[in-house]
Amino acid sequence: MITTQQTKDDSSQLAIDYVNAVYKTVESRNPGEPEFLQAVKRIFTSLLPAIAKHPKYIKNGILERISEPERLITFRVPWVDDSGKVQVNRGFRVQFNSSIGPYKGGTRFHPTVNTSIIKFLGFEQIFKNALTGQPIGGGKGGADFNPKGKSTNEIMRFTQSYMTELSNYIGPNIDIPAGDIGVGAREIGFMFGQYKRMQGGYEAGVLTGKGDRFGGSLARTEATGYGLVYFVNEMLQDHGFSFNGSRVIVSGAGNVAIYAMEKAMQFGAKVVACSDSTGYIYDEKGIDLDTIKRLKLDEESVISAYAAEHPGALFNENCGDIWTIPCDIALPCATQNEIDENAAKLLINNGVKAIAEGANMPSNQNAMDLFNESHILFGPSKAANAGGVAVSALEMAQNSMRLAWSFEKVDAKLHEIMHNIYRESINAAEAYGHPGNLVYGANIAGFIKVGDAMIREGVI
Ligand SMILES: NC(=O)c1ccc[n+]([C@@H]2O[C@H](COP(=O)([O-])OP(=O)(O)OC[C@H]3O[C@@H](n4cnc5c(N)ncnc54)[C@H](O)[C@@H]3O)[C@@H](O)[C@H]2O)c1
Repeated sequence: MITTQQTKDDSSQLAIDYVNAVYKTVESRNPGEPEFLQAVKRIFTSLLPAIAKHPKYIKNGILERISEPERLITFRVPWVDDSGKVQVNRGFRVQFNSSIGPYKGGTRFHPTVNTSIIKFLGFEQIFKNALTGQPIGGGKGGADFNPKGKSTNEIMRFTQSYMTELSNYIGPNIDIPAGDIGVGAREIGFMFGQYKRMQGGYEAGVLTGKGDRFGGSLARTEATGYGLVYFVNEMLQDHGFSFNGSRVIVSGAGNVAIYAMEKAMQFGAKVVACSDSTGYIYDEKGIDLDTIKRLKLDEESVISAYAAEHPGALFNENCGDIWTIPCDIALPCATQNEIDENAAKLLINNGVKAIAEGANMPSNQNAMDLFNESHILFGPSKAANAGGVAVSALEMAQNSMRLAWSFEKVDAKLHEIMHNIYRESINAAEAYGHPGNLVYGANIAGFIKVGDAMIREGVI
């Protein structure tokens, strides 16, 4: 049941009844999908003020339609490992909503991938993509494949098999996948090669996150992490704070985390801790990013190797304990639900000023409620980590024009997009009665763009 603290006049009661009725259907139609239901509940709750103000969304059945994917594809991915044994994984692609543009969203290779995870990510992506102001719909994909410990040849054979089936459903004007956890430039390169071979033509715009020698955009690698820090900078400036001289903790040590640390350091912050799935490191002198980049990007090593090279640094094998370290700014950049109620309490009691989500849905609902009650500045993933997909849309634009922009040009556009996302979210929060609440603001601002387009396009 979805509840709200807002005053219950007739229109808000109508909105509450509508949202609860639709959520009940979503719940009964999607049993055993906790992450998807968590995301739907969270977004529906924050849309109540918009539904109450604009009954057209009820009349046109927008929530019923927006919470049901346009298409969900699952498929067998057979491949042969280095010992000659046949392996089978399950591939997924959810094409959630194409009302404002072709489906767009990343690809996750991780053993935990299932329908629930893919649908939660795809659902969130609809609103995030709309927030960027770029013409892109929402999608997501992946496979329950574990790239850890696999040889490059195994990764290539798996990825080629995945693309062989996926190629039936994607295209530069249909659905444009990109990377996510476990899928970086190497995997995108293999996917692009296989797609090109099967199509018999060069369609650079079918995937984003490509290498810069074959249609990739400069600054795409850095975009999510840099964009996160640009967004947090807007939040901080609005409240008289700044990165300069602040203590920052970043969870994860992957693509998002590394470039968030880099930009935060450029803005004068001291990053004292980061983590991977094997533990976290704490370096009171400030993390040496060159070491992290070498260990994680070149050597595929584990985070404990940092402590072996930097004697002043401490390693702890419980990655969740990273939130016990006092900080001014916390940037969760690893995975979903990594900040629970206890972690949130620790952060608040230790005096954190701002939290912004580089990962998708890293804070659970209880943690978010606590941040809200304690008036901690909170940047939800949908807005804060939208820089990656925004630059992916810029990559698509460059591919269509057969042009390649400079790093500086793309970075400047990213900066402007993150500024706009912040302003749109904060303005929507104010206009719909939740001033300063970026969760409400981001969800409502994204929803209105998609909902209005769905109404104009008719019942499809
Ligand atoms: N890459 C992008 O452009 C992008 C864009 C938007 C959102 N995201 C989201 O950001 C998150 C990270 O993505 P990425 O691309 O950096 O992936 P990645 O695979 O490059 O890195 C993930 C990192 O998190 C670590 N990790 C995993 N589980 C952990 C845990 N429980 N505790 C601590 N560390 C853990 C891994 O060891 C790794 O260092 C995901 O939620 C992803 O959906 C990524």
